[in-house]
Amino acid sequence: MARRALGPATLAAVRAVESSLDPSDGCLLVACSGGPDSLALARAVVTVGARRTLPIAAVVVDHGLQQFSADRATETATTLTTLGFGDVTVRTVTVRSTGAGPEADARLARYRALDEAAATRDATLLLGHTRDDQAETVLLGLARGSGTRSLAGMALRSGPGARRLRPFLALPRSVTEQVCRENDLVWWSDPYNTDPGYARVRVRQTVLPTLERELGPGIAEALARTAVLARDDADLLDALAAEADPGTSTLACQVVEGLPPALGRRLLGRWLRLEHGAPDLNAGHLYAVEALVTDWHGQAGVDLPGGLRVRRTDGRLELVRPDR
Ligand SMILES: Nc1ncnc2c1ncn2[C@@H]1O[C@H](COP(=O)(O)OP(=O)(O)OP(=O)(O)O)[C@@H](O)[C@H]1O
Repeated sequence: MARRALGPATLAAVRAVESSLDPSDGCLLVACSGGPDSLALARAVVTVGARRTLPIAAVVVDHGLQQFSADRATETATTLTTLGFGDVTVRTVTVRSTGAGPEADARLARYRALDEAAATRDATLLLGHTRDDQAETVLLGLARGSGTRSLAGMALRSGPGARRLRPFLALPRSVTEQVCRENDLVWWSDPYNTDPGYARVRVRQTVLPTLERELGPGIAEALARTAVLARDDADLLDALAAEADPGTSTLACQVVEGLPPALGRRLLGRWLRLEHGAPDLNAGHLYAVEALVTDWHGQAGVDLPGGLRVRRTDGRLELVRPDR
């Protein structure tokens, strides 16, 4: 790539990546869809890799769900090579139906491929989520009636081994598009990103602009700040719930009853996750299990995904498999 002075948006993007890195980060692997956010991320990573003499790589996932998706993945890979990435891989995945919906199924397959690519290189996986994505996530959580963990949105670092990194979480989406313009990068617009059939798209196209208009500017920034504050609160409550956890395979209702509701509910969630082993429990499951403690009138039990049931016997909660 020809050397030229970095534009203001590119400088802001480079700074965002640099300030998000830890000394333990080695190879920087960019997950690039060909959209403006991850292309801007790739551009910033080229500069950061050169400045810090860190190896850089990029991975493009082809979900195979849209016509010409393979061509688009190849075009994106070519753009990345032109940008200065020597190591670019296209990973074609098979999206299997889990019953959670096509979007969730695609995400599952994508993250599996991305995490694998990162593990193979012992790399940090960089994702292009922006402040606007974070604001949308917080609003969607709020609308679902979720608690602080959900309002905490996406974490700067997450995933297996905390390998996933989102350096642009505090950067507005408008900056990423400006980065692409400053560097003559042509991005691909995913038709799903404008399909009002998706709640996230309606939040992006209608809800957030309406809030900006009616309540004043800075809503996305405020929601992103809410995420940071909610994360701190949720982390503290989770730590307190871990301290209160007796670590037994059955859980005495008395232990839960003795705690404030915010902690008791968390302890139940923790016990279910650790015993149940899967993160696919929703708030409805949790409230129903909580009622076995706080509103006990001899209920039969609560059915959970995976053929499990929680029942209360002699003042203790236990997990059983009624079909075995
Ligand atoms: N097909 C893909 N291949 C590789 N990485 C992806 C792919 N799809 C998404 N990602 C990664 O996940 C991030 C968030 O994805 P999401 O679908 O929310 O946004 P997007 O519309 O693809 O955004 P972007 O403008 O970054 O491409 C992207 O910025 C990118 O880092």
